[in-house]
Amino acid sequence: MFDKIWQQHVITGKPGEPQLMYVDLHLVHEVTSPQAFEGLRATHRRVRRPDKTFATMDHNVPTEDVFNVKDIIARKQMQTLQKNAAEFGVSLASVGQAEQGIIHVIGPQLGLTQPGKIIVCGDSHTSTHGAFGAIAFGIGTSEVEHVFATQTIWQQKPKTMGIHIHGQLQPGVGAKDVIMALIGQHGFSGFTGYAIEFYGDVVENFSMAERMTLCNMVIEGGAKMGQVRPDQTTFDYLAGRKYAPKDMSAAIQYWSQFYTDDPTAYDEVIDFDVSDLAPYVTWGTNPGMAIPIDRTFPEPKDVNDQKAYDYVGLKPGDSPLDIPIGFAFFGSCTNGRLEDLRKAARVLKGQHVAPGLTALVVPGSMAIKRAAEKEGLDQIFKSAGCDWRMPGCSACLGMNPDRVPAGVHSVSTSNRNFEGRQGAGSITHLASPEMVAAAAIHGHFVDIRKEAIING
Ligand SMILES: CC(C)[C@H](C(=O)O)[C@@H](O)C(=O)O
Ligand code: SF4
Repeated sequence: MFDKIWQQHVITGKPGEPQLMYVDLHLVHEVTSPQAFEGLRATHRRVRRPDKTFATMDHNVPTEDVFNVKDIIARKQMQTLQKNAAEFGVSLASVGQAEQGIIHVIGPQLGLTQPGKIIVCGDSHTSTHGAFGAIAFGIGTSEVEHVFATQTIWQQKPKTMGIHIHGQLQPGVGAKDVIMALIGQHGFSGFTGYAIEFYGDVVENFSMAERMTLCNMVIEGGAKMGQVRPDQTTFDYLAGRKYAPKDMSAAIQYWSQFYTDDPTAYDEVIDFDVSDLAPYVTWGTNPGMAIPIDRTFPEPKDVNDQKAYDYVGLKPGDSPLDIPIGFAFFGSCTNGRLEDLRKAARVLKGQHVAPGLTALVVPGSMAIKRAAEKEGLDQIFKSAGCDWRMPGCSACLGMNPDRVPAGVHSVSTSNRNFEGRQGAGSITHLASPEMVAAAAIHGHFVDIRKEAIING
């Protein structure tokens, strides 16, 4: 599948060397675009294909009052994108508008993300879009400028890896646990240099939201791209969306060519039986520092592990069940979709978060917010003592007012647990929406498989 899409997009360059690739969709946000637009302006160039470019604001957005941007840099970046989009004729889903949201959430939602496309964005989690059978990867700001000007990008073809996921997931264990386990077992650079294709019955049975969670986090294992073969689930998801093809049967015929004919042709294959998989949580300061909930923290292997222990204030042999939790974050491009909010709400319904614990629920987009409110999820969260917010990256990273206080342990449905990621001195523990919900109730992690709501 990867090679088929790649071949269709090569403009020039020899195999084994960087090749010039055509870009079908360029997604843009306020943080990595200002210098790129500035570069165009300085050299009197235009955006070559505004019709293949789409922008939104997400990282800097204050989720309590989206129009009240107190931080000077944040405000400048948002105003600059507004101005640049108007000047260069790029569609922008701005704050407060119906289509605004996290770029990796709205691309699929608007039907911009489609099988067979090459999709880029100045953001590492662009891998998310590969869930539709696209080649999607993050680029740097100078590359953003190159794509603006030419609608092309130089790229060296990566090696391919097939990850065969099969077996029967236990109730309460899902896509987030699968990808966290893969990264926990192979390390945060274990997949470096590869484009991954996930396949097998587990992946086939996953919803688009679950496939996106899987592909979203491949970058945390070092891979720039992750993919899932497009199938009926993909086509059903896209049908009727704003920018999806009007003639779906022609589109489906075209998209159906994108599959891997020969599973032995991957450069590398990993076999993953998920039948015994337990929910995963991170203890340290990168997503590779992850363990099943029913284990204790490992002995440090190297100085990085020791440094992580020093930062998080935990020690080998401790149990994740004993971490004192003061903050819970539901949201991000990993787990800020409607299905994720439903999973969290199911656990939180009729319950209350632990005394003194702050819980933020941040839908991934305005559309998700509206849909969630229509089903009453906001009421469930509010009754449980959570804050129900406007869409944005929020507490996934400290580029806006939503921050975890220093020294506080946070459970988070996001994708990175780096030092200070959720605010200076914050300590992040990544987990699935259900696990974060249960941890918020108890004030410490629990094994969701043992909770009555999941266990029946
Ligand atoms: C700000 C942006 C460049 C960054 C990324 O590329 O991923 C952010 O989205 C993140 O998640 O750390
Ligand atoms: S939600 Fe988090 S990971 Fe996703 S784009 Fe925003 S900051 Fe990056």
